[in-house]
Amino acid sequence: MTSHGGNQMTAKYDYDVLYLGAGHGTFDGAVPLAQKGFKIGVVEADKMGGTCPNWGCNAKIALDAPVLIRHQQQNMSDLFEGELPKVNWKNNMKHKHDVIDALPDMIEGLVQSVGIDVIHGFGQLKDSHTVQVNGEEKTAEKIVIATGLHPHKLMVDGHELAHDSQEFLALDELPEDITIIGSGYIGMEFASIAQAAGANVTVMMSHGIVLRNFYQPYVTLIVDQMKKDGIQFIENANVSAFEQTTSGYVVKYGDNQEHATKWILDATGRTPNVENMGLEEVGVEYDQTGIKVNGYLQTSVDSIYASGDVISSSQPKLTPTAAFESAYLTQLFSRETSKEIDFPAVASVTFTTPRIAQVGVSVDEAKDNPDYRVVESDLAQTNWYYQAFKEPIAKRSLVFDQNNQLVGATEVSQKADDVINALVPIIELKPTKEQMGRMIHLFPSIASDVFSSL
Ligand SMILES: Cc1cc2nc3c(=O)[nH]c(=O)nc-3n(C[C@H](O)[C@H](O)[C@H](O)COP(=O)(O)OP(=O)(O)OC[C@H]3O[C@@H](n4cnc5c(N)ncnc54)[C@H](O)[C@@H]3O)c2cc1C
Ligand SMILES: NC(=O)c1ccc[n+]([C@@H]2O[C@H](COP(=O)([O-])OP(=O)(O)OC[C@H]3O[C@@H](n4cnc5c(N)ncnc54)[C@H](O)[C@@H]3O)[C@@H](O)[C@H]2O)c1
Repeated sequence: MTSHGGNQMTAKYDYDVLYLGAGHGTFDGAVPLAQKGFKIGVVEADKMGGTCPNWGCNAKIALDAPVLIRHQQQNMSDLFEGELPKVNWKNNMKHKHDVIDALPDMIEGLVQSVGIDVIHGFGQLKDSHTVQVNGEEKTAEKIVIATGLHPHKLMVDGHELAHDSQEFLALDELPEDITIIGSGYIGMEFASIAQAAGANVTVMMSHGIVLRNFYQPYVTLIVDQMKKDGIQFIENANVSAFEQTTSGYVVKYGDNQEHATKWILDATGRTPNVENMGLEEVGVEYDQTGIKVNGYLQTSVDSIYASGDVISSSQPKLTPTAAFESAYLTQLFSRETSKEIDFPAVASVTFTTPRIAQVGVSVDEAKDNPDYRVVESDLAQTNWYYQAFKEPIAKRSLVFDQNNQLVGATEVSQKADDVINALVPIIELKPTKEQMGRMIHLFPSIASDVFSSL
């Protein structure tokens, strides 16, 4: 077996490990590795921290925070007086800046505090141990490619008229009418945020499928709620062109149909950052799904590894996955493990209102499989705790194996993210009945509610 570990830096190399990219695929692992005495360099072409803090999770959730509260207030409207307030876009955008603008400097400070060299610039591989950045060559015993993804562009006529998620998250003014192409994570989350701040929102779908990785009967409940809120969905849109008009834009779709709008968001997916990095020249294999790696996250070149979203893999492309991979490489390089990466069940959530979240064996996998038993609850109808918050849509499906061990869970509700988080240790650590009995939770709380259902 190839040896992956060790910090045998010789005068030959500038670094033990040099990372390309400074997102979660890098810093969650690079910081502890530096603390163990490894000499580490990080090359970042844009903002420290990468997508998640600057143009992803943190930025989005700061904008979504008042949206969630507005929906909660909407659900309890008969308990309040006066009109339901809209989210004030300008103030909300300022709130987002207040929350996230300091993060890149904070992350850079953290990384430097453990002795990591940060090199700002675009890195290109020159050979299996060398990266060129800002015209200088930096060498390393091992290189980790953690360059993430960028927004996919729908290559139709007028594609340059459409905007991407990064531009949406930086809009100073909210357009009065937004058309979103794509009904995945970004399309659905941003539709919810824009609608709550008063925009007319239309979501154009390539087929009839929304959030294809989630349990469709629950996704339908979210779509129905979003339609009630005024969001329009156009199925099988087959978008063919974007055109500018005197009053805005037109999206051409279907059989010569046209949809007028003021702003177009292309949310048709994300593509690996693999271009102009010297991958072909050095022999790192990749395709349009990302960089190919083996079970040690090692690429086709022995000294080059990959981490995070840029990897071609079936794991969900999420921050916790990137952080897990990065932490695995730390263990591998410091010889704490010599085993292949072993992923636990990775939880995922879409931050619409209501949210949908899941972990482990899905309801679809379990339904026709005699090894599993699915227990579904309509919490909005039967559960006093959800009724206290007047949640109109709240359903949970728990999947048990033949030993009555919980192996999967899916929930649609405004508390779905917290519920699924509470179940992660049960699925991963499989506590005994006795151990379960010793877990005392706050009451009333979502954790005590969830545990009483197991
Ligand atoms: C709008 C949006 C919302 C999201 N919301 C969530 C969420 O709620 N929860 C969740 O878990 N995940 C979410 N994600 C996904 C999450 O952001 C990613 O999974 C995570 O950021 C991946 O980390 P990474 O380090 O692999 O890549 P990134 O964070 O993308 O970092 C890669 C870095 O590499 C740099 N880079 C690229 N090429 C080079 C080069 N040649 N040289 C030097 N640097 C280079 C880039 O500038 C970038 O900073 C969201 C993503 C988006 C776009
Ligand atoms: N809550 C979260 O964890 C979260 C939130 C946002 C983004 N993310 C991450 O970012 C990634 C990218 O998100 P995304 O929403 O861009 O991708 P996605 O893959 O979730 O969705 C892309 C959508 O575009 C649609 N599409 C593709 N071509 C189309 C066309 N020609 N016309 C109309 N629709 C078309 C697809 O059918 C799909 O619905 C996600 O996979 C996820 O890894 C995660």
